[in-house]
Amino acid sequence: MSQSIRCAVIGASGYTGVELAALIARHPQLELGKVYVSAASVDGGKQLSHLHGRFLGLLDLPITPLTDDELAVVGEQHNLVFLATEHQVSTQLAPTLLAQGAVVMDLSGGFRFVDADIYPKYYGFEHEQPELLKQAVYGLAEWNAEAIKTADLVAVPGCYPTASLSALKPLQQAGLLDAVQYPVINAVSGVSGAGRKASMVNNFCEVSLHPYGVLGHRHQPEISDQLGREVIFTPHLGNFPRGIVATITVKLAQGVTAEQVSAAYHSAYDGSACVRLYDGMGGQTPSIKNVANTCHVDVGWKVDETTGHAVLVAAEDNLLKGAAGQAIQCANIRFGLADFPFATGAAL
Ligand SMILES: NC(=O)C1=CN([C@@H]2O[C@H](COP(=O)(O)OP(=O)(O)OC[C@H]3O[C@@H](n4cnc5c(N)ncnc54)[C@H](OP(=O)(O)O)[C@@H]3O)[C@@H](O)[C@H]2O)C=CC1
Ligand SMILES: CC(=O)N[C@@H](CCC(=O)OP(=O)(O)O)C(=O)O
Repeated sequence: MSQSIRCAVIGASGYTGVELAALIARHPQLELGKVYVSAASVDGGKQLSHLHGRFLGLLDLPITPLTDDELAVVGEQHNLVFLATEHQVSTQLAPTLLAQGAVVMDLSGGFRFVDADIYPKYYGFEHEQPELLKQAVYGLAEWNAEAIKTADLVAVPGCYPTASLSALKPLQQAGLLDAVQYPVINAVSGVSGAGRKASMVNNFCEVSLHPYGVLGHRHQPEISDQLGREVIFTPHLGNFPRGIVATITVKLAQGVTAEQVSAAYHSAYDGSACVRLYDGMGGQTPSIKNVANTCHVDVGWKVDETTGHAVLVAAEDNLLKGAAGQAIQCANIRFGLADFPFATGAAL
């Protein structure tokens, strides 16, 4: 092994945290150091694989409570710290870790906007680190690699924004979208998107198939900000554990052909380890079955040249390409590592 980067995961007992720990444990150039929960967590001291039996034999290590004494040294003991914590918790932890010299990959929305005014409106708290908002780099791996290479703080995108932007950005960047009509995004997520803690949202008897956050979900400004134009975004909760499908209707600019749309996608993604294309969606459409437990985002499209509309579909695993997998992609880019463990396309 030529280089080993020692990693910590804060929030490791959660759904994205444990996926991160597993990806790090199997990565040839990353070393899994300590895994943390909050200081008073009921899970402090337990073995991580006892909480998540899927990883027995791989993650047989104790979970450390993040006490003040631990926090005082995390960023000194690790080169890279992943924050798989709630938004405001991430904003409170990141400054300390950065000051200790660690690179920080934050999976929350705590650093995804430059504009601090977004936070009271969409996240319910005042942001206390406006300087760090300017420093953070948005970690949409296929689109921001140059900036990620030198970033000390990476804001890993939300799950819905990753799916939506992966489908929309090639067309927006190539100038193929109508300038007036908003793209309309309807997306369905599995329940793990809401995290591991019990709540009415993820209660088995309450989960159905329904929209939520209509015209007010925090991912709407995130998608708009990163796309450079307004969108209409409606998330839905589905009664399955993991995965997202986003179906997006767009109006194309005058005279745009199916061939131009196809060329834009191939130009953006050919050779990419994590994006797979379903050109024209002739045989099959992207589906959760095809992406669950992988770091792929599958993108398909079909163009109606008569009406000038296109329907785009993106499918991903919300915990992997939508969170932990993309964080590892960013780590690979930041530290100049190979595409492991994604290049093989195998289930993770
Ligand atoms: N789930 C998903 O699909 C996605 C989630 N995200 C984002 O990633 C982050 C994590 O999400 P998810 O894994 O679903 O969340 P979970 O609720 O499943 O896990 C949260 C983790 O944080 C720990 N934690 C809570 N408070 C603290 C604290 N003060 N210090 C240290 N650890 C703490 C929890 O353990 P304990 O409470 O026992 O301390 C738990 O380990 C969130 O910001 C979420 O918005 C992003 C993209 C997709
Ligand atoms: C099903 C479900 O509840 N999904 C979450 C999104 C998860 C995600 O991407 O998290 P960020 O908060 O990090 O953006 C939601 O709608 O709030």
